[in-house]
Amino acid sequence: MSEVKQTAHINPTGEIAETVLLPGDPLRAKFIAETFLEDVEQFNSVRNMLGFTGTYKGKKISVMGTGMGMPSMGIYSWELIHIYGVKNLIRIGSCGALQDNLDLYDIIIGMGASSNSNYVSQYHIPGHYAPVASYSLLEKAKHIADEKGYPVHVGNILSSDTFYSADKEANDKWRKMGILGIEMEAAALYMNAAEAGVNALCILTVSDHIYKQEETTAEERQTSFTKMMEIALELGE
Ligand SMILES: O=P(O)(O)O[C@H]1O[C@H](CO)[C@@H](O)[C@H]1O
Ligand SMILES: O=c1cc[nH]c(=O)[nH]1
Repeated sequence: MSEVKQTAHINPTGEIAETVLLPGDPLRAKFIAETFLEDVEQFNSVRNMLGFTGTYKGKKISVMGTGMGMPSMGIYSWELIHIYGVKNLIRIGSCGALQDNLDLYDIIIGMGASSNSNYVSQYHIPGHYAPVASYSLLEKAKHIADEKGYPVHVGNILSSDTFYSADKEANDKWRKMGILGIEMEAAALYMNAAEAGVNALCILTVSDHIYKQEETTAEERQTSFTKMMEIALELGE
């Protein structure tokens, strides 16, 4: 490869596609590459934040871990967009469900990403910005899910700065506002994408239910959320 720019976090040893799937867990990225992609090349290993490019049904697509939390998502999505020209960024994550009509392994599409984070303050918006998904990606994802017969819940999610919160009433308040589930990165992704004028979407699988006290194992979070992965893979250009 000629003149490939390196950053502090991504040293590409291969091509990065215009559409990138972004699980928080780099081992979930490896699982997707090994399970679903053909002609796979690993393009990143800096900090073990594994990134791969291959083809899915003949279309080029990449998948790369982002780590946990908004600062980490902020770094990787910014570099993918501004340094490597990525146009479609699709987070595929796990989440804790807040609503009674949700169960383990249900799929949620984050139409909006509410947040308790201060990430938005960097933009000096004169008001309260509502981070939202790209409508074109959202519509396409819903259509793909319907065609596959995979039920999805579409709505508002919470991107939280904390996994273990000292505020024991916070979940009740977000639940009352209809928030479907809690994760930790989508709002930063939606904001970075909006500022850059590119497309972003967050698809989640329920890994635990905060009110039903049910949860999946670490291994299940790495390898068993395949319906969400299939929907995201179909979004390749
Ligand atoms: O499964 P991932 O994509 O990492 O997503 C969720 O899981 C992590 C917390 O366990 C956070 O990153 C949260 O957003
Ligand atoms: O961020 C997350 C992810 C999974 N489950 C949670 O409760 N929170």
